[in-house]
Amino acid sequence: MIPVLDWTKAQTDRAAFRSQLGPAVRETGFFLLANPQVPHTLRDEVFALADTFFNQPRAEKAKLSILDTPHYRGWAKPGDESLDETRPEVDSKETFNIGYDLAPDDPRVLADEPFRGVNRWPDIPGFADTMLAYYDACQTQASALLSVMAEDLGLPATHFADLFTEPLSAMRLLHYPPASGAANEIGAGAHTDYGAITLLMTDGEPGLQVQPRGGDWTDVPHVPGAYVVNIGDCLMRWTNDIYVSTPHRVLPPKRQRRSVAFFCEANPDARVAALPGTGDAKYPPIRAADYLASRLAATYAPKETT
Ligand SMILES: O=C(O)CCC(=O)C(=O)O
Ligand SMILES: [Fe+2]
Repeated sequence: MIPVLDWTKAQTDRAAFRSQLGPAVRETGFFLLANPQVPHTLRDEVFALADTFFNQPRAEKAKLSILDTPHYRGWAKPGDESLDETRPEVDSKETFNIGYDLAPDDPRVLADEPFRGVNRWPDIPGFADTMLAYYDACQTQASALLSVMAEDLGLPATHFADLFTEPLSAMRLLHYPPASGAANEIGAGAHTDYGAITLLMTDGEPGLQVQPRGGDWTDVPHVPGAYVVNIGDCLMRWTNDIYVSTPHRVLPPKRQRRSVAFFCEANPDARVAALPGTGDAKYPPIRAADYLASRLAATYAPKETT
């Protein structure tokens, strides 16, 4: 149902890897990527530091509340963010968001450009360095996947290379408390991702489900060490709907659940317009930053109920 692709094959037999990737991104929009190039040790360190962060007292985490800045960085407590805009329930998860890292005196930060803020860090030794190393490693992995996708679309492998150099990409640590048993509880509401591609690692606790077009909600299997990779709405639009972004959600888990998502996004000024060879454009061109802004505004809009 959800295909498993082996990244080592992309090195040894790129054409074979590409021929598996093509149907996966067109039909399911989700696949598992076994043997990714992001080192295991780094992934383990990210999970360990995420635990250290989330285990802190609430008051400590609240010092870094995502609601205090316009740049979507920091801690979102349960209820701050709801991924399903159509339902009254809020998500039970808490998250910590990290963006493209810039110095406080960077001209883009001083000019207050959208999404160009400084990262906010907890007082935990090694936290910032490890998270930024992971961010870079995921961006490199995602860009390598995008180059295979470009070929799959009949474009040069380098087609996207210059468009993901100072990206809007964000990484997010997620922590889901065990199910409380409350009616209509949801870990993360049904949604599609906003960006180009998402790389997700989880701790193996079940809960993630996808809803392929015309199909029922289906559990995403856990393959230890593999990433769950999915297409986001921006790449779907860019490919003129040839690639599909697929709704997914997280049910309240039995035990606490942890995951780390890396949302690969283009540079703010990247022009998202139907790629050559994809037919008559279904959507007008848009800057990647404008597209993202329109999607995020709805996610953080307060809901009436709690
Ligand atoms: O935690 C997960 O497994 C998925 C999270 C997710 O879909 C998201 O944050 O967009
Ligand atoms: Fe998602």
